Amino acid sequence: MELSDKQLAAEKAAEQVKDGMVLGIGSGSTVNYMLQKLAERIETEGIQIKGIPSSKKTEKLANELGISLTTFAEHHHIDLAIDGADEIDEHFQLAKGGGGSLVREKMVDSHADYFIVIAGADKLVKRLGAFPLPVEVIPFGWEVTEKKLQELGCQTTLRYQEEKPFVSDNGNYIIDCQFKSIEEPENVHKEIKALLGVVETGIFINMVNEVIISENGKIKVVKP
Ligand SMILES: O=C[C@H](O)[C@H](O)[C@H](O)COP(=O)(O)O
Repeated sequence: MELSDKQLAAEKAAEQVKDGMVLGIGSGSTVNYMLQKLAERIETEGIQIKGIPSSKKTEKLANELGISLTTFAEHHHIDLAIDGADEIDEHFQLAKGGGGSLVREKMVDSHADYFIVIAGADKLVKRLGAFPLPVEVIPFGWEVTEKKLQELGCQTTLRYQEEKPFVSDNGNYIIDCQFKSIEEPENVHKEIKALLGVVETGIFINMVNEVIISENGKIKVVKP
């Protein structure tokens, strides 16, 4: 069976995990492939790692695959983080949170010595913004937070799941913000983050050390 591009990128990243590492584990379908490959390596090569998962879904899959997990309470330091993305722009800035895990992902990815992003080439964009930007907000007064977001020039949608507002692992809501395009991601992030009620945005600025991209079966490793 031919492997998909995201699977190829994910497997390549799994090869970079070294014995004894504390690994930050992102979330999403691409990361799930990385976890499967990592579980294989643990089984066949006997490497030992401890993972800090960035979502309950990742935690569940890691447990099912027998990958040892730890927490920030035990380890204040992450050697390597591997995560997917919804968009990667030409300056290596990211939009994340399509699966609603952006807050924990940002915690995990930003506390790593080295952060690798894995994706198929379909995630590469010139500018962020075609993918509606996820913003995590506290449920209390989300309606007024949404108004403030709209005043920044985007169309907003409260994320739903099974006919109820989607609730993040932190007990919050996600408002997806459709901008025409995001010219200056850092400024947009700062403006949104300054709003009362906002917990975090899905814009990840200046965090990436390496991107592993696969396009039509060909893997490319790019560094900022
Ligand atoms: O909240 C979810 C994350 O930011 C994911 O890493 C992102 O949505 C990419 O997911 P996937 O690998 O499924 O495309």
